[in-house]
Amino acid sequence: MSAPKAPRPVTPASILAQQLEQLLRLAESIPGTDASLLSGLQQASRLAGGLDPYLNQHSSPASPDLQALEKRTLAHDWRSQADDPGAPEPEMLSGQVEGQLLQFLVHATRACDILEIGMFTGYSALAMAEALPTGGRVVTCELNRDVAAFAQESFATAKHGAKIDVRVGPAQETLLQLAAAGEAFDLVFIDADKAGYRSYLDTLLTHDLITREGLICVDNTLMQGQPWATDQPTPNGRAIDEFNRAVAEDPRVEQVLLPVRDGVTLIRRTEADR
Ligand SMILES: C[S@@+](CC[C@H](N)C(=O)[O-])C[C@H]1O[C@@H](n2cnc3c(N)ncnc32)[C@H](O)[C@@H]1O
Repeated sequence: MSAPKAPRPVTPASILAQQLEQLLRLAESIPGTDASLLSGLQQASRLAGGLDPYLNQHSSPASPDLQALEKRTLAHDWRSQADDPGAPEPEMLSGQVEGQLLQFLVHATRACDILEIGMFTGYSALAMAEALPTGGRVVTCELNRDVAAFAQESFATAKHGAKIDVRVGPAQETLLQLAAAGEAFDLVFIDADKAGYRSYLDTLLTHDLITREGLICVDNTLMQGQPWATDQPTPNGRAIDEFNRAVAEDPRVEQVLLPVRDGVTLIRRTEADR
């Protein structure tokens, strides 16, 4: 059996870096390529390719538990499920910089009750749990039973794993169950199926699953640059473009789209909607 594939670039910056690197190699292979074109491509490739390493080096390191969870996720062979739609792949894991951002958001909002929609192997859930005070909790939704079991093995040995409550099943059903139980959350991280984003946001707002002052954080809102850089977006690219437009036109909320990793949108209710 061959070794698992190396992670592929999945953010606008890393895709740009890869494309510039390929263009540079091509230009270098053509005899007589203009020296100023080569040096311009070298500089552009260095600028794009150095960004993510620089961000990693100058952000606080992840905890030993998070580093172990990431290592375990990358070492696992996910190919047995590769034919399933929405199959798990290591590139789903958010990682150090986004994990730090989430931890800052937990601290800044003084959140105690957090909801996550889309857990995968639990990196972002554990990152947020680590930033919670004693008594705080992360309720996290995951559709894939195997992935949920994998995450729970990591939580069982992690210092803050006991703060995490995993709900296996379609997130929309879990949201309605939580609403029926009168639950409300200070911070919500949406990172599941992209086609579901619009209904997740709507359910959070209409069922008051997000508190009046609560913060909603949505991942992959740049979707590899597809909303603006391709004429043939994938279904995920189309779903994110539609989601971003819907959020921008929704009078109930205000938002900012940050170019962190594959795009992170922060959303809160407008003053009038609180
Ligand atoms: C991008 S991954 C989450 C990554 C994770 N937040 C992290 O930072 O490591 C998306 C996850 O959402 C799950 N998912 C997809 N559709 C779902 C649904 N309808 N309900 C719940 N989870 C879903 C997938 O199985 C996958 O594990």
